[in-house]
Amino acid sequence: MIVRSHPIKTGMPEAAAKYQPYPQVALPDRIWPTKTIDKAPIWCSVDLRDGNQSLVDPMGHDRKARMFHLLVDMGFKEIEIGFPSASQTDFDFARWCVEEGNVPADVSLQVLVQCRPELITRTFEALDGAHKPIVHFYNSTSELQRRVVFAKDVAGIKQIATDAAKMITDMAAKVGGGYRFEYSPESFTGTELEVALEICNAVTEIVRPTPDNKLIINLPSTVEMATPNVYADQIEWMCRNLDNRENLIISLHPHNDRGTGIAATELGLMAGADRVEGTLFGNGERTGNVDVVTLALNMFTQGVDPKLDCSDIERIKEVYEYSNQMIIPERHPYVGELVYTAFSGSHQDAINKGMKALKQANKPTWEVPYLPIDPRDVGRSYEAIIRINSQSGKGGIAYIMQEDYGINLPRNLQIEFREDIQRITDEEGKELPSKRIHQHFLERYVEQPGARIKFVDHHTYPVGDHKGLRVVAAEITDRGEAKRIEGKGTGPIDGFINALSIYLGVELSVADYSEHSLQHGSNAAAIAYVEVEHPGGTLFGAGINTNIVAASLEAIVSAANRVLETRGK
Ligand SMILES: CC(=O)SCCNC(=O)CCNC(=O)[C@H](O)C(C)(C)COP(=O)(O)OP(=O)(O)OC[C@H]1O[C@@H](n2cnc3c(N)ncnc32)[C@H](O)[C@@H]1OP(=O)(O)O
Ligand SMILES: CC(C)C(=O)C(=O)O
Ligand SMILES: [Mg+2]
Repeated sequence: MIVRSHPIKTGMPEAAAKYQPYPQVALPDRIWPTKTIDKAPIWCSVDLRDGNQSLVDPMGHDRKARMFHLLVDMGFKEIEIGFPSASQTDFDFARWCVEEGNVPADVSLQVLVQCRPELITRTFEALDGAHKPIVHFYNSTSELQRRVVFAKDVAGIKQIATDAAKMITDMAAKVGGGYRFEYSPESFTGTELEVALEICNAVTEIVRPTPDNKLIINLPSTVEMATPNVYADQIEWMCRNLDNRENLIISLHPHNDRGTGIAATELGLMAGADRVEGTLFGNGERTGNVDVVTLALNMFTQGVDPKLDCSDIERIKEVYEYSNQMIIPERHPYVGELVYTAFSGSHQDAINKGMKALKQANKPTWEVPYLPIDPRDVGRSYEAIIRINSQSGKGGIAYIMQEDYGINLPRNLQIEFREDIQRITDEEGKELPSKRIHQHFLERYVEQPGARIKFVDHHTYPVGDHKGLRVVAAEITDRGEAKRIEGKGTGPIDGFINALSIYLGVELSVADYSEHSLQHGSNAAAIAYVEVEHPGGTLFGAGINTNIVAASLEAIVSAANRVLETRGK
């Protein structure tokens, strides 16, 4: 036993004292907890802007273009393509989208800009000729940023927003309209609600949105600072109090600093938001933007069409990894390499039974334990749903033998074979691939390379006038030497086991027998399983042959060899 000389410190009380609790929202009559999400929001991808600005090496043209095509194919109708006034790459990409991007008529390009005149002018140059683009302007409104970044009071910060709103709407009007607008009180979650409301209302008053050209008010959780219910309260409060609500689209833009971006977004939608900005698999500043694929598939699991096509999740993953030059972890919801895989025995058993029940029931609804969605709905196969290691059980092994090789092991053989596999996985301490499990089965039960007895052939003939009784004469080899053995029984199995018992001097009988075909077609092979009782217990053997009787007799020989092994013969 190790005895510590110092007591273990519990917690970190001194450091915790540096932080303040986030204030609750006074909204005792909140109604969002009573709501459910029953339709998809308007989706806006910010991969090419917020996602891009967080990368070690931001995207060049090729990486952006590939991502852009994917986003269009997935069905995004609003795509923030960059911050064109910030870099030549983003400017050129905006021009490429407008001139060569083949942007469908129902897709709006969106660009971000700060509330600074020279940047706004450049932004309009970038969008010249675009169809219904969205100019997204923002300024920080939080108490902290007002104080330490801008050194301005609320009026000063509001002025930044309203000046920009005026300039942007004037410039759009000058070129004959056709623009849409979005305003973000950036760092909204660090802004007092009354201040955010005042600034948003001031912007709305200038933009003068209409039913045909609504203003997007984006309420970002720029930094996620509190539990998701607090964000939902903030959204419901804003939805209730904003002027001209009917001509506004309320948008969420959650980040994931506390790891609850998904929950915050879902509760925000319940609280009345219409739109979500996020990125594929949640790339973005720090711990990321909210992951729109997970959001969409969460809706999907509730029977709601997410209006985003995630049916080829491997392509989405591939483009994500190429364009962002990042790897998706194995446990990432819906897409990770391991998220449809069970290694543990009881999960495998339940999945195995669930899959069988689903096939038999032939119902349109999905219900398989431990698999919240059908992997095929996102283009994944059933191949990896069960993998074998030392945590696995007989159900998982049986599933692999059935699915990968069409071998339907009888229950008692599953128990026997599992012990064998468990020995190997414990010894090796690693996953045992399906191919090796199959190989091991063939070696142990069918091919038996070093075994003493081999079956060669047999024939039967009647025993005088004894009705129903036949003699089975079989050729076998014993340690390579040809032998002819004989026994009596009601059929070939019965007679053959009698012949072997006499020849080996060991009392053998059949405790269980089953068989099934292995492939379809005229020269289909069959597999036979025989559980043989012997003085020390029972043991299984298996045989594979195009002739079912031969397969059965081979199975008996296989079991007999295993009996001999236990007796050291
Ligand atoms: C939460 C978000 O994701 S916001 C988006 C952030 N994304 C990016 O910043 C990526 C692209 N940005 C850039 O390439 C650069 O920051 C640029 C080109 C936009 C600006 O570069 P620079 O002019 O060199 O400015 P820099 O960013 O260092 O400084 C910001 C200045 O703009 C002011 N500012 C910052 N944001 C805003 C805003 N939204 N509106 C008005 N002024 C702003 C700051 O107060 C600061 O003013 P100061 O010079 O008087 O101190
Ligand atoms: C520009 C804004 C919307 C942003 O990215 C954020 O606040 O996180
Ligand atoms: Mg952001």
